[in-house]
Amino acid sequence: MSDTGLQCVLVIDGSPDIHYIVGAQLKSERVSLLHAHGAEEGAALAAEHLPDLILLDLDMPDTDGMTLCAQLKADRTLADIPVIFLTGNMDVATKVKAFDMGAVDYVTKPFDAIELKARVRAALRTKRYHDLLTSKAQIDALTGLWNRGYLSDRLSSEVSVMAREASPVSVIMVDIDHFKSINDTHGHSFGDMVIQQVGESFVRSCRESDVVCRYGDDEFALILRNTSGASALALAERLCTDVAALEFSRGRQPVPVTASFGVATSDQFDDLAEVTAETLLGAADKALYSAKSQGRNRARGGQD
Ligand SMILES: Nc1nc2c(ncn2[C@@H]2O[C@H](COP(=O)(O)OP(=O)(O)OP(=O)(O)O)[C@@H](O)[C@H]2O)c(=O)[nH]1
Repeated sequence: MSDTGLQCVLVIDGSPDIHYIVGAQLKSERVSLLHAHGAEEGAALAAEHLPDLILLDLDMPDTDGMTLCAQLKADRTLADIPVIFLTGNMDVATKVKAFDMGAVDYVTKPFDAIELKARVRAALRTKRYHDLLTSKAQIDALTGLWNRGYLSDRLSSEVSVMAREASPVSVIMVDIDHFKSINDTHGHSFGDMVIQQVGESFVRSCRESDVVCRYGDDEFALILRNTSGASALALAERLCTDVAALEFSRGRQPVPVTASFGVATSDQFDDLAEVTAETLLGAADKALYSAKSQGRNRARGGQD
């Protein structure tokens, strides 16, 4: 999706005429267009903009379209972008190879404007459903927060950013204190409401760039990009105070709720090569364990 909210189509073709014709034919469609005139530029634009559809020339002078398509499909972040080949006459073997390579469709030059638009619309419609399903599969049904599956993927990519840009990444693990007893005393639906409101309090207190996830049961995990251990610990202490200030009651009886927090940061590792999603989560979990064993309702960092 482009910044304008329109779906984005990347045209990769060696011929300036084709860019002109595709641009003119798709003018009436609600899409934003990006143009690349060779494979290298196309791969770079695809990685930068993550378009919703790629129209790819089969016969480019530098790298041929099949090779570029295989390259895009081998990259996890680009593999789900549908590719339509733009081609002169294709024999059956080439068509089969194109589909095997991951193309969703092909259009034969010279294009018929109505046919090109219909094929682009169909591919974009499928991509929209695909994106919707992907995001739904990554959202926790009770809280509307990101789920554990999303957390692992996102943390792995934040660790790569950390290594590339030398900016710290921190993780906070949270567990609601004595949650079993809250459930047992006041019922499962009261427990559900506590989980929801604790999650909402995190979203209210965090930055847009922070990623708040339900890790499972009564546990949450937060990813804080470009955040030092000291800042992450300060945030965890604030979140801890926020949870304790939430007001829950059964009838007129107040029900106190607190949570414990464990913080880990990439900076605490002597060797950056040791920093992975798993080691960060493991370190945060260890810090959470010390917060629990030191009396709960507190935050502890990896070096405490
Ligand atoms: N209401 C509700 N309860 C859940 C849900 N998922 C798990 N639980 C319950 O959450 C409780 C988790 O308790 P624990 O974290 O193991 O222990 P605790 O009582 O919080 O104790 P400490 O973590 O040591 O403070 C269990 O009783 C689970 O049955 C859920 O979606 N909703």
